[in-house]
Amino acid sequence: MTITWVVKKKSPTTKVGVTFISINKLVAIKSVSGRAAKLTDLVPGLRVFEINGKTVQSAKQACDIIRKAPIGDIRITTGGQHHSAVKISEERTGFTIRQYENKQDCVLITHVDPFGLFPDVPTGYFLWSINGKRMKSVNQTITSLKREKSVAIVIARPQDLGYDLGPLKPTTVKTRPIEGQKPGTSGLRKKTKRFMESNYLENFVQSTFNAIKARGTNIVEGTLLIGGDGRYFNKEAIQTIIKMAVANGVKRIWVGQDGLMSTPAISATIRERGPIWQQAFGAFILTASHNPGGPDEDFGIKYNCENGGPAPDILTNTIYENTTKIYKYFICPEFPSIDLSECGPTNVKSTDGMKQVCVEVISSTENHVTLLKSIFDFDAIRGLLDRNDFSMVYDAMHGVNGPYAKKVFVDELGQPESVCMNCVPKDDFNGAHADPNLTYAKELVELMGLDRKGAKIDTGAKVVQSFGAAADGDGDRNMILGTRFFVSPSDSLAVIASYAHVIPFFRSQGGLKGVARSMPTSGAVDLVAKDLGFDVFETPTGWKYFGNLMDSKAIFQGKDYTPFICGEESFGTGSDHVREKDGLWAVLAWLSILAYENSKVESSSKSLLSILAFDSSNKSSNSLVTVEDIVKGHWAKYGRNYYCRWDFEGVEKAGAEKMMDKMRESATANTGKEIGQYRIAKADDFSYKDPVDGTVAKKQGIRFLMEDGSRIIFRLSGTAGSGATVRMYIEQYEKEKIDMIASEALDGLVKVALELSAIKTYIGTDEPTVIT
Ligand SMILES: O=P(O)(O)OC[C@H]1O[C@H](O)[C@H](O)[C@@H](O)[C@@H]1O
Repeated sequence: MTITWVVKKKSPTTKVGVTFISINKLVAIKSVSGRAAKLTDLVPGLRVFEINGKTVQSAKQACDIIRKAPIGDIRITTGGQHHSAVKISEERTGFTIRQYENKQDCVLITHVDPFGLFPDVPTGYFLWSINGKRMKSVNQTITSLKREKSVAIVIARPQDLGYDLGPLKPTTVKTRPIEGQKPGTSGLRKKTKRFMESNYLENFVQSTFNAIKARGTNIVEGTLLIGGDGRYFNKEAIQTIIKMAVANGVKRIWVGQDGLMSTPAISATIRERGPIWQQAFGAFILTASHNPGGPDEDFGIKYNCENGGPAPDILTNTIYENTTKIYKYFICPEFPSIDLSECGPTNVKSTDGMKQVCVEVISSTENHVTLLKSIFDFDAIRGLLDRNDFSMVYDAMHGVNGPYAKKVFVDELGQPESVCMNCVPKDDFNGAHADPNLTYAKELVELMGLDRKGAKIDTGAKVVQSFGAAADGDGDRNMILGTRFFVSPSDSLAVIASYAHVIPFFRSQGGLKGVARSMPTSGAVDLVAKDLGFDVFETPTGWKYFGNLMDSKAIFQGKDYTPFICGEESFGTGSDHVREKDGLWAVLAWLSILAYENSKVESSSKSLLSILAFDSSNKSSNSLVTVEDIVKGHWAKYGRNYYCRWDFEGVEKAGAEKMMDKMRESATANTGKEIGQYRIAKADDFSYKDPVDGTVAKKQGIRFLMEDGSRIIFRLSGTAGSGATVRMYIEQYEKEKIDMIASEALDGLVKVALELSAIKTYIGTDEPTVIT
C-alpha cells in the first residue's frame, strides 16, 4: 500500500521535518520531527517512492527536490511493506542477529521474537540503520540498541540490496567463444590443462544448458545427475557444474559419492532412480573414457539425456554451435562447495528462505548393481564361482569400476577380495592407459597366459585363472579372456547374442528381438541373427546410434526391437537395460553363459555346446567348460570371422586426413579392382540413414568390401586426445578353417590394406602402435 503525505514548506529555507537515508538505490525515512511527526504513522523506516511526483533513488536527491520546491505543499509518497520502524523506550528488542557471511558489512536478522518489540519485522531482512546510523556489525548494533533510549530502525529487504538469494544468487560472467569445443564420438575431450583454463569448462557447460533448455528440457522440475570416472580435475569440475546448474535454475542435483559414477551406472541411475517427479532429466559425465588421466593427460565431459543415452547428434551439434557464440555464462559463486565424501542431502536456502536447492550425494553403485541383479541369475553365477576348478580375476585398471566390482563379486557373490585387481580408483589410473585391450591391459593379459598379440605364452607351473576380464576408465568397456585365450569383442557380441536365452532379462521377455553392431565390428553377430531370426543393424561407430533402435517403440512408436543386444569392436557390449555400453554387464553375461554350460555338464544333460560342435560328452562330468570351449563351439557352428584392428596413434592430422580424402575420391575407381587374391566388390564411404528417425550420418569410414566377403575399413578415431589416430580394421570370414592363428590368417589382407591406403606415404609409418 502506498500513502501520500503532505507536509508544508513555509519558506525557502524551512525544513519540513523529514530526513532521509539511502539504502542502495532506495530511500527510506530516517527521522521525523516537528509538525511532520504529528502526521499519524509517518515514521522512520518507511520507504519513500516519490516526492512531488518524482521518483527518488537517493537521500540526496530527496533533499534536493524539497530544497528546490516552491513554498507550499510537499507530497511524499511512501510504502509501508518494505521497512518497519518502531519508536521504543524500553530495552528488549527480541532480535537475533548475525553478520551476513556473504557481505561482511551487513547485519542479518535471523530470528524475531513475536512478543519482542519488533514483532512485525520478518526474519531474513537486514538491519540497515538505527536512528539513521548505518549498522555494519553485530557489536555496533548491540551497542546502539543498548545505548539509545528511543530506537528507530530501518530494515532492508534482501532483494532490494540484491542479497536476497544469498548462496543461490546467480552472477553473470562475461566470456568469449573458445575454439575447438566440438564434441567427438563421445563428448568433448581435451588435455586436462586446457579444461582447467579460465572459462573452458564453463563455456561448454553453459552451451549445454542453453541447448537443453531450447530443446524444452524442464531443468527446474527434474534432477541433474553428475558423476565422473575419478580422473584428475573430476572433483573441481563437479563443484563448478553444481554452481552453474543452480544459477541456471536446477533445483535438485545428485552427485555420485566421491564424484564417482561409471558411464553405465549414470545411464542406469537416470533411468531407475527416484519417483517420476524427481527423475533425472540428464547427466554430465566427466570422463575421457579410456584416454589416460592426470594433469598432463586428458579430461572430458559429455552429456546424457533423459533416456540415459548419450546426447544425439542433433543436440551435440546445437551444443557446439552454442560454444561458437557464447558471451556469458551463469554461476552462483557463493554456493557452498559440497562435501562429496558422505552420502546424503545438503539443502541450501536463499537468505530469505524462499528458495531451496538440494544437492544429494548418492551411492555410486547402488542403482546399477540393483539393476544388474534384476537382469542376471546371481545364484547361478555364484554356483560357478564357488566351484573348486573355477577362478577369476577382474582388472578395473584403477578406473571407476573398482567399487562396482567389489560390490558385485565380493559383497554380492561372496568371492575373496583377491578377485578384484587394481580396483582402487586413481586420478591418473596409476600412470597407465585404462583401456582394456591386449596392449594396455598388459598385467592381466600376462596373468592369463597371453602376449600382446593374443598368442598363448608359456606360464610354466603357474596356474592360470579360468576367467579374466578388464574395464576401462569409466567402466563401459570390457575385455573377456579365458585361460590363455582372448575373445575378440566381435566374437564376444556374437556369443552373447547366441546365448541370450540363458539370461533371465531376455528369457522373461520372450527372447531377443534385435541386435546391432557398429560398421567396423565383424559380421559374426549377423550370422547368429540370421540363424535365430533377430533383426540386425549396422550403425556408424558410437553408442548413440543404438539408442534410437532400443527406443524404436517406446519413443518412436515404431516396431519394437527390444530386448536388444549391441556391441562394438572397441570393447563395448551391452543391451537395452541401459543406454550405454556396460562393462560389468558383459562380464556377468559371460559368467552366466559359463554357469549355464557348466551346470549342464554337471547334470550330464545335453549341452548347447553339443548341439553346436563342441561335444561336452567328451568331458569328464566334473571338467570345466571353458571360455575357449564356448568360442570354439561357436566358430564350429557359424564359421569364424578372423578379425583384427591396427591403430596408428598420435599421427599428424593433416596427413591422416589427406589419406582418407584420397581413398574417398578413389572409391569408384577402386570398385571392381583386383588386388592380390582379392577383388573389390565395392569401395565406399559408409553413410547411415537412421531407420527410426531418418537422420543421415555421412563419412563414417572408408570400406573396401571384397567379393569373398572380406572387408578392409579405415576411419579416423573420434576420441583421440591429440593429433589423429588412424584405425585400420581387417576381417576375413572362413566357414571351415577355424583353427588358424588370426595374424597369419589375415596377413594377406593386411598387406592389401597397407597398399590400398598407401599409409606410409601419408603418415610416415605402417607400424601400428596397438593391435587388437
Ligand atoms: O572413435 P574411436 O576412437 O574409434 O572410438 C569409438 C568409441 O568411442 C567411444 O568409446 C564410444 O563410446 C564408443 O561407442 C565408440 O565405439
